[in-house]
Amino acid sequence: MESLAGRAYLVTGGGTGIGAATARRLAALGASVTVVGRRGEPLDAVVADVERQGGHALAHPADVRDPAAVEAAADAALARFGRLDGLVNNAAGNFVAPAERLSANGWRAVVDIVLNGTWNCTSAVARRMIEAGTPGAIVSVIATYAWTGHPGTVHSAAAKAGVVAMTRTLAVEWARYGIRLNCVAPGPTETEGAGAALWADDADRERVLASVPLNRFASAPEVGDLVGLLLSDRAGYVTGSILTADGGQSLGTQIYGPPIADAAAPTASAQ
Ligand SMILES: CCCCCCCCC/C=C/C(=O)SCCNC(=O)CCNC(=O)[C@H](O)C(C)(C)COP(=O)(O)OP(=O)(O)OC[C@H]1O[C@@H](n2cnc3c(N)ncnc32)[C@H](O)[C@@H]1OP(=O)(O)O
Ligand SMILES: NC(=O)C1=CN([C@@H]2O[C@H](COP(=O)(O)OP(=O)(O)OC[C@H]3O[C@@H](n4cnc5c(N)ncnc54)[C@H](OP(=O)(O)O)[C@@H]3O)[C@@H](O)[C@H]2O)C=CC1
Repeated sequence: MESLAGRAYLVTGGGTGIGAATARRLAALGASVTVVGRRGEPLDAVVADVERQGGHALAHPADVRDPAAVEAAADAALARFGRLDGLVNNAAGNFVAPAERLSANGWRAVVDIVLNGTWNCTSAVARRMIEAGTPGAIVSVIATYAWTGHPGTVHSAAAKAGVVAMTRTLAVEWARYGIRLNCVAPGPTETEGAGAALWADDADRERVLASVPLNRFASAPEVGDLVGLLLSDRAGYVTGSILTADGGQSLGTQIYGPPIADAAAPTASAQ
């Protein structure tokens, strides 16, 4: 993988799951990372981990829904590392709820974190890169239901679709500054947060697994790898794109042949 040595990135939701794996990956590639989330403890643990490996990281607790807190996080990253080369919009909130029972507050909580939070961070980091005259890259972690839709997740699906529109709009608008914006759309990924929110019992877990042609969950580090790839110069001509890594889930399940659960192939395992 291409080195990110000397670069500095801000990763939201960087204390757990995909965000933590991404922060570790970027640090292993030589980048300095500022991890942002509401709880300080998981952020501190990631920083300690990165520093044990000889990397550089900073924990900055903040709620991405609060524009002033996000501005302060971007300032802290700049003050500590002297530059900002990009951002990973990974923070999210989610739960499964039938749309007719979703309260105004439930809708607002998820849309505020996923869509408004992504805007707050994107705007704060990009304005600083534009001001410094340095190019950079922004990757947002979305989900395939941004374009397929998915019953029970109307708040998250609508918000993630908004992030796709934001990404495509700004990819064109900020190309003149050398800022690339892309999305990664993982399929079901083994994390505590998603497990609790989306497949809390064995039956749901089995149902989700049966919908994935590759017949396994993604791992957080393999999603982090893809984020690293899109941030790197290897992806220097890629902007406004979505990299889907969902084991084929969004293509739909087969009609003919044996059930997916009977057809797990050795090539389908994580590297
Ligand atoms: C499926 C496809 C698979 C297959 C496809 C796989 C692709 C998956 C793609 C995406 C995966 C993810 O995003 S996984 C990320 C999961 N991680 C997380 O969710 C971690 C962060 N979560 C959170 O912070 C919370 O869960 C969240 C509710 C979102 C925000 O917390 P807040 O403290 O801001 O808000 P709260 O005050 O607690 O709640 C706000 C309102 O939401 C309501 N609310 C909260 N949980 C609720 C629930 N389970 N059901 C109904 N309503 C709920 C509350 O009652 C409140 O409304 P009132 O009572 O009316 O006031
Ligand atoms: N796991 C999966 O199957 C899939 C996940 N995704 C996406 O991947 C991303 C990561 O999810 P995953 O790692 O699974 O789940 P996690 O629950 O581990 O990650 C969510 C992170 O966001 C942070 N966060 C939540 N709300 C806020 C907020 N208001 N301000 C700042 N930080 C916040 C949380 O930290 P804290 O609570 O401390 O604030 C947490 O670190 C999300 O965007 C999700 O939608 C997409 C497809 C599939």
